[in-house]
Order: sequence, then C-alpha cells, then structure tokens
Amino acid sequence: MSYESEKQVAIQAALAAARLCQRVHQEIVPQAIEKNDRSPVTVADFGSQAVICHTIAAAFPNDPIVGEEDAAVLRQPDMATCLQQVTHYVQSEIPDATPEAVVSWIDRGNGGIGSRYWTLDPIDGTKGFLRQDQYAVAIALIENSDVKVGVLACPALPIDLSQPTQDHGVLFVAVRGQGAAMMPLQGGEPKPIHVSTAEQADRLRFVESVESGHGNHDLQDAVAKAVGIQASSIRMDSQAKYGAVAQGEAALYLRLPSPKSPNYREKIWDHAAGVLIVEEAGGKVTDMHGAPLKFSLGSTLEANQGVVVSNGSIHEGVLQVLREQLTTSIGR
Ligand SMILES: Nc1ncnc2c1ncn2[C@@H]1O[C@H](COP(=O)(O)O)[C@@H](OP(=O)(O)O)[C@H]1O
Ligand SMILES: [Mg+2]
Repeated sequence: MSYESEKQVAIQAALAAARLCQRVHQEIVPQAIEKNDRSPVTVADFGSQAVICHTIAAAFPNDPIVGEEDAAVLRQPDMATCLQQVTHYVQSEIPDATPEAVVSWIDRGNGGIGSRYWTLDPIDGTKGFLRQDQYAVAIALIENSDVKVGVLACPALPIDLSQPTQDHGVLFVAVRGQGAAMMPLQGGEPKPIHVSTAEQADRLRFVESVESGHGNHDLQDAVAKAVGIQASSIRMDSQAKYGAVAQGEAALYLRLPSPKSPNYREKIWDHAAGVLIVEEAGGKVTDMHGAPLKFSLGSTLEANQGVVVSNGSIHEGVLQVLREQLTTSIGR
C-alpha cells in the first residue's frame, strides 16, 4: 500500500491544527486548565484535536482515532465560555463549526485501538506551548502495531537548527518504506532527511525534555557521556526531539523514567509519529531495555519503559551502558 491518501489527509490535518495553535498564540495568552492527572490543557489543545478528528473522520469514517484529549471538561456548564473560545478558533478552519459539533469532534478521538487506528496529540509539549517554546502537532496511522504514516508539525522549530533566529515552522512526514522528509510549514519542496553518520563527530549531541519530571536528566547525562557525547544536552519540548535526530542534528534522544514517577508508562501519541520519522530517516528506536515500542496494547506503551532514539550507529553502545547503569540508578 502506498498510503498516499492517508499521508495527504494527515498533512492537511496537521497544517490546519498548527495554524489554529499559532492563531491562539497571536490573539491571547492561553491559560492552563488542569486535567485529572494534573497535566495542563488549553483551548488550543481542544481546538487542534477537534480540527484533526474532523479531518480524519471525514476521509476515513471507519477508522478509530485515539487522541489525547476528551471533551468531558468542556461539557460542564461552567466551561461554556471556554467552549465558545474553542469554537471560535475551530471556526477559523471550519467556518460552520458549532459548540455541539466541536465537542463531538473532540470525542471522536476517544476511539479504542483496532488493527488499524489513528493516534494524535493535538499539542505535544503543552508546557512548551504555554512557555512560548517548542511544541508539536503529532498524527500517526498504525496498522497491526506498526506505524505506517507519521506527521509532526512543529510551528516554533527553526527550519535550520543551527540558525535559531531565522525562519521557524517545520513539517516532518514519513511513510513506512518511503523515507522521511521535512519541509517548511509555510509550504515548499519536501527535503529527504537522514540521521547523522558515525563519522559526523560534530553531530554527536543529545536531546532531552526541558521538564525534569519527564525524564531522568542525571542518568541521561551519564549515559550520553559514557558513549562519548561531551557536549551538554539540547533541551527541547515535544517530539521535535525526534525531528532533531531524524535530520541528523542530534545523534541521540534519551527519555528515561523520572525518579519522581518511576512507573510512568509513555503514551502512544507522544511517540508514534516520531518513531516512524526517525526509523525512516535511518535511525533506531527502542525502549531502555532494547525492545521495540509496542503500539497494540492500548493508549499507553504498557510493555515498554524509557525510550532510546538514536542514529542507529550508537544504539547498541547506549543500551550496553544502560544495562550496566540501570539497576543502580532507576528510582534512586
Ligand atoms: N512522568 C512523565 N514521564 C514522561 N513523560 C511524561 C510524564 N508526565 C507527562 N509526560 C508526557 O510528556 C509529554 C511532553 O513531553 P516532553 O517533555 O518531551 O515535551 C506530555 O505530553 P503533552 O504535552 O501532550 O501533555 C506528557 O504526555
Ligand atoms: Mg498533548
């Protein structure tokens, strides 16, 4: 299968959602609403999920969608003003949207996983979005646990990471077996991307989360040093980190369980698109024990802990260091 129409629909949905997020930033200072798990959500997260689900469901009405958000909180009477605001932003992409339609589109993302399903993160890195820093709109199509299509829109990412003050806004796209590409969010020719090679010593850098609670910065630093990475990490929110590895700007992305939440299980929508983009750029992704990420067990990566993303050539070395260090370090 070429997955051409799935790829085009995912690109359209990600571009519309990214425009919506940028519009929110231009017009208001978005406030964080606290979810049950105490993580933040904003009008842009809700609006982005509504637009993406609407776009995917129109093209593929039988496909389940597993999205990060649900509309339960927006249906509460005291959230009517917030729902109006979400509807206003959704109308910038879908002019005839009503509040009732918006909540139903958001809840289209409450599907269960099937042998074929979509997963999406309307804003990956909501904390980064709130800080006016990095965030990504992430969409992936999964069949039989295998990611087939992955799209990441990163509106705040410099097109050239070595020129951070120049133009921003990058779209990463990959289809299984067809390679990975990036292009400016504003439009332009897709450019094939490749991970760094073992010879590119200047690319021997690593990326990790900004949030210390989303990883183990001390252990990540120790592992990176042990495989010969001297430079300090580049801290970046969201799956933009997968993009940095896929385009060869970093050789490694480490996400090891935080000592504050050692039993945390990663969410499928925080990884699916990024995994395919790195793999199709020639890199490798496993959990911290070397197992592939399993996208068939529900909304979390229940069988996996920690994530190691690399250019491939340093992967085995990283896993070896982890085998030596993990028993003593995790949970300390
Ligand atoms: N204890 C934890 N360990 C690892 N990831 C966590 C975490 N708590 C929350 N997250 C996830 O980290 C994501 C952000 O990743 P990063 O730190 O790389 O930017 C969040 O996505 P959202 O922003 O979509 O909620 C959330 O799903
Ligand atoms: Mg999110």
